[in-house]
Amino acid sequence: MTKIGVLGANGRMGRVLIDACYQHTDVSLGFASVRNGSSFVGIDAGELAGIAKQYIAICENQHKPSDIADVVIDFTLPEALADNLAWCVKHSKPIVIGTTGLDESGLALIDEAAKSIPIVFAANYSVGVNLLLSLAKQTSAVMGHNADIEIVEAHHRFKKDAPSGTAMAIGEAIADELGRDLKQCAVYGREGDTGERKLETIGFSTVRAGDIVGEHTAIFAAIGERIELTHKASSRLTFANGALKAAGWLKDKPAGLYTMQEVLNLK
Ligand SMILES: NC(=O)C1=CN([C@@H]2O[C@H](COP(=O)(O)OP(=O)(O)OC[C@H]3O[C@@H](n4cnc5c(N)ncnc54)[C@H](OP(=O)(O)O)[C@@H]3O)[C@@H](O)[C@H]2O)C=CC1
Ligand SMILES: O=C(O)C1=N[C@H](C(=O)O)C[C@H](O)C1
Repeated sequence: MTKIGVLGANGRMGRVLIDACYQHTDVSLGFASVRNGSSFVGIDAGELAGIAKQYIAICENQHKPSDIADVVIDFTLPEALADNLAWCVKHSKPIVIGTTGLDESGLALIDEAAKSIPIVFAANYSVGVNLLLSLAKQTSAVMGHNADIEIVEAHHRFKKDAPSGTAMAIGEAIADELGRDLKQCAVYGREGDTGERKLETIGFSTVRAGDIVGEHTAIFAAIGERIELTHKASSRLTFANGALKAAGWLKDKPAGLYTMQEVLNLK
């Protein structure tokens, strides 16, 4: 049994993570915390998640217990990362991180923390997207050098970062396979007199609309044929279930930085 501490419990993912904790027999909810001073402090975690009362009161981040959860799960926003990591390092807690939109300094914080605690960090915890990462690499190896590569992603209107972390991860996987530097070859959206497309570029397009949970397509278009690899998430439970799987896997691992592909044995 793995006891889970959910950070950002009132967020879209936080609520679904609480719900998911009660759908599995190998995990249980240890605590669920929210921002200091939040109006959600003290209410029941189950009621916050829209399920039955669970008799676990939502706690303030600064008062979260250090002796209850085996693994902490963080799907919040980049500005919360430093405090969350510092707490996990201080209390030797493994952490599963799903937050996207991190800049170089956020990624450096994760690298540094992984010297003392085990961390899984992935832009997408669904099984399907992690399989898609492998398929994108395989497709790149066979036809990537002769194809125009475009990545299209669509998400709900509330999403704050773009392109999505998953789109960037797909781009990184493809660029890595083709020996390209994504920072050099990425093109983000197009407008005006762009000139003809350069073969070595990898294009990114973003849609933000309604309640789309998360959709990603990697297009490999040559002259005469094209392959499109598409994943569509229809429920946030798919991310939550993956994160809980990662938590169970991580619990007894040594310090280090791990990927969801490793959790799923896809690498
Ligand atoms: N890796 C994956 O598989 C997935 C990743 N994500 C990523 O997870 C993240 C969260 O997504 P989502 O749940 O939709 O977002 P929400 O905006 O619904 O939730 C964000 C949560 O983070 C909290 N938070 C933000 N800033 C702070 C802070 N400085 N201190 C403490 N708490 C803070 C918010 O609290 P408050 O409400 O008080 O501001 C809220 O509870 C995003 O980066 C998203 O891209 C999402 C789905 C899947
Ligand atoms: O913000 C979201 O919702 C999601 N974010 C992740 C990302 O940026 O890739 C994963 C998923 O697609 C949902």
